[in-house]
Amino acid sequence: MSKLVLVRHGESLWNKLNIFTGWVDVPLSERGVKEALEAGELLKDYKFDVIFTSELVRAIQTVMLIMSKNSSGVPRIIHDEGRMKKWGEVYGEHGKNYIPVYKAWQLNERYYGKLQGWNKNYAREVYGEEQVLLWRRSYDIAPPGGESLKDTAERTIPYFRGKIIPELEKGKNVLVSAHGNSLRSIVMHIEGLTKEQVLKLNIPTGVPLIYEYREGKLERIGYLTRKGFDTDLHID
Ligand SMILES: O=C(O)[C@@H](CO)OP(=O)(O)O
Repeated sequence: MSKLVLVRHGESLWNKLNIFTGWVDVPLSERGVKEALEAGELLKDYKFDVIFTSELVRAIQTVMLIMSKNSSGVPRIIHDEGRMKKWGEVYGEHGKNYIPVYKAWQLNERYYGKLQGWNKNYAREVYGEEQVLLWRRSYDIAPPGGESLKDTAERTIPYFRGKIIPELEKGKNVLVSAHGNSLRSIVMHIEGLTKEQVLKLNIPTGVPLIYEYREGKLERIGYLTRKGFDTDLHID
């Protein structure tokens, strides 16, 4: 039996300022750093064999802060090409003693198009509360020039099935660091949520969501909190 741990990055500087972020590459806020360290503390005895992160710095920071508390091994970013790949090779015994970290644009946040950089309250004033809620949480309504959750799922799910599930099948424990909406699309897929349910699904920042992979199926264990497992997905 292997484990899948999904984590949404800690609060970013733009989460804090209530600004649509999408693919804008902004870092964690101080609170986000604390959230990531706290997630690391809760996961400190988990053994990870492979790590996947989006290419955005807030997800990479989160996973590295988590791993700074973890004793499974040293995380090492695997680069695909060019000098980064060649000159990053490891020789000798430490060539084996690391946890590979794969960065994938497919796990990036939903592309928010023309809304990137807009304050969410300002967007509500201009377009109305209901329209903005549909852009943020509906399944198939895309924000202007951006991706709907369905569009996001068209890149996250093939990656999840093609790269992440095979690791679980090999019996590996997997950590995935990604974003509010890219994770909503993955959780929708795992849990078989309807469009109506996903509208109400909000994944909290920095709280690990744990699954166990058994006989081809992912079984939810729950959110790992300081008080133990919260088995509810909180679709309210
Ligand atoms: O700004 C964003 O990119 C996302 C995630 O933080 O926002 P929302 O929660 O509105 O989808």
